[in-house]
Amino acid sequence: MDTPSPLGDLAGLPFRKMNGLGNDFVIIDLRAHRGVKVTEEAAQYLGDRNGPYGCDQIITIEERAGEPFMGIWNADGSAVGACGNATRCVGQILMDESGEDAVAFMTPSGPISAERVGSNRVVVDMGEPRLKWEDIPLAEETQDTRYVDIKLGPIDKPVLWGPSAVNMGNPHCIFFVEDVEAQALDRFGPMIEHHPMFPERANVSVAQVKSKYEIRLRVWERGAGITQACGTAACAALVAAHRRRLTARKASVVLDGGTLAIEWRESDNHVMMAGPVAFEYDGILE
Ligand SMILES: N[C@H](CCC[C@H](N)C(=O)O)C(=O)O
Repeated sequence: MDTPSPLGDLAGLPFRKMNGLGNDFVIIDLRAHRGVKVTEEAAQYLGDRNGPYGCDQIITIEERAGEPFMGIWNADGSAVGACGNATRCVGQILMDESGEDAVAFMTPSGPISAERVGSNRVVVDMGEPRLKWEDIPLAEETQDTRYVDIKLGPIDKPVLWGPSAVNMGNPHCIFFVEDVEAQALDRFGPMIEHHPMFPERANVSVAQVKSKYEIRLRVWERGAGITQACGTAACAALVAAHRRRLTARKASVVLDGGTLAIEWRESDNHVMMAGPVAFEYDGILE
């Protein structure tokens, strides 16, 4: 008897492979397949770079309450609330379908709006940052989330102590350092991701402030490891840097895979993220 496919009900469905600055996604349109679910096993199989697919996140386009909804899973199979780079890709798919240059859709952490700002370039309103300790969430009451008191054993010296915490629909811990290249992020990223201070784990960034208008950022993503880019981390780092008066409200965030333009708007407290989207290929899940 054939062993059942880890894809479950997803087997046979078309998918689109896209990326945002190299942060890559398997995107599956489930709007015509109500009731089909992404299981943890299917997400892990699709995220596995030693398997036939491989990606940082698995993304669905669904319809809920008559409007588009974007589902998000990390490569480790965990379902999460936000994914900035994928939001630009989903926005582009929906705008290409409608022929419009703007679109709104829902995500697990709230509504998102996207606008085309040139060919293969999209700006997304990522909403308001959550800055209270209980909204990150942190395990201990912390009056000032600009400086989280994480007690750690020996760790790489260049790390400037007291990381900031910001939630952009997902939890972020940002260490400000003198040299991002000098950090063994592959070693202390997982330590912080799984640190007891973060009951829902955390995405972990090292940020080097190059000027009031530029941040160099590297990211260990919760559930995916080091990625080429992380849109919500870029938003979180800009918010954290401005809160510590290290940058203006608008800056370029330079990730391994390229640059995002981030603005924490004073007028409505929303964080705007502009960047490229890239189509890779279409395929069938089998
Ligand atoms: N790893 C993240 C989800 C993907 C975020 C990232 N790919 C982005 O572009 O924001 C988390 O567990 O919250």
